[in-house]
Amino acid sequence: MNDPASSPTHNSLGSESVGADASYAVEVEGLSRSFRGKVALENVSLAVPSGTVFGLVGLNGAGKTTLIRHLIGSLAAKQGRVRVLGEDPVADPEGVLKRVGYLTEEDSLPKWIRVGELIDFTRAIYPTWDQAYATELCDLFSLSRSTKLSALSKGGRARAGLLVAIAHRPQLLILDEPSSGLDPIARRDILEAIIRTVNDDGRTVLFSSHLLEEVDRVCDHVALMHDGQIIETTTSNQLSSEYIEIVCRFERSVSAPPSISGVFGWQASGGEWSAAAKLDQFDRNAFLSAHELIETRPLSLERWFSARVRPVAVAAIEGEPTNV
Ligand SMILES: Nc1ncnc2c1ncn2[C@@H]1O[C@H](COP(=O)(O)OP(=O)(O)OP(=O)(O)O)[C@@H](O)[C@H]1O
Repeated sequence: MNDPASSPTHNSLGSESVGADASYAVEVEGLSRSFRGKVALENVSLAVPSGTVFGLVGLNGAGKTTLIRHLIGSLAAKQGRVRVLGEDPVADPEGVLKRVGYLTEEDSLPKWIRVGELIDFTRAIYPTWDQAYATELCDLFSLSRSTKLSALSKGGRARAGLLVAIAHRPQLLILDEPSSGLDPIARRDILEAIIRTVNDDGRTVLFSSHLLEEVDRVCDHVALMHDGQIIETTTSNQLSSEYIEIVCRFERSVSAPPSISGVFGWQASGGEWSAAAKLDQFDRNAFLSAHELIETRPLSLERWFSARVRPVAVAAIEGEPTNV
């Protein structure tokens, strides 16, 4: 776990200025992108500190894959600036990609190829390929060199993709929704072990996922994307030291959630209401004088996420409380 005090990724990272610096594996500044007039990325700035496991979370269509496609050079920055391991991935694709491992959610490997051929083909591309590690991963993933990818399950192909993404021991491993093809056992036992192994070596992992529980377990930094923007970046330390979840009860007659300093993301559950609160802005005494506080508890990543992206359920407040 990184010390947030020494980390450059404080909240509202979007406004942080970045320069080419080896202490960041990824630097993005002012990146915008539209497809046929529809905004996919809007003025995105992001700095991923080297040696971290950095989670990128967001709802479907938030812009995660579009951002990642700029990092691997499959999209050129039309507006803004992108540096990966200090280099421009479009100007120097070879220099960047030989040091990067990438696994996408798409089941895109050629199905006619055998596992051994895939390994040999990929090995030829990467000067840092570690054949002993590749053999170890084959065993770990229960992959046989002679098996055709078409004969593997989707999860099997995802494991093959993971193998060739990491056997050259990349300085930066980018995983875009890697779990979608993996079964729960592979997710928990294999993916998490790989992420930790890569990171223990001092390498950086950028991990995009819908599965907040998974992100919570493996990531020490998290950026939240919403509608093409990075709306907040936090660390697990910051989440536990700077936020709480408050649980309270209101009269049924309230027509809108009260506006309380530092409190956001009201949700109803079983007659009780909960919200996230930023501790340095939360006036606990004022709150206690007006509301029946049931409890405060640590704010989970999932609750932080939903509090940031979900609108307040006013309709639910006016009537019978419901799960929102
Ligand atoms: N090649 C493209 N052409 C047109 N629109 C695109 C293209 N790529 C992305 N978009 C649009 O850009 C927006 C962001 O998409 P993106 O795939 O980056 O989101 P995401 O956060 O990765 O979503 P998901 O989690 O569903 O993969 C969406 O509205 C998407 O429809």
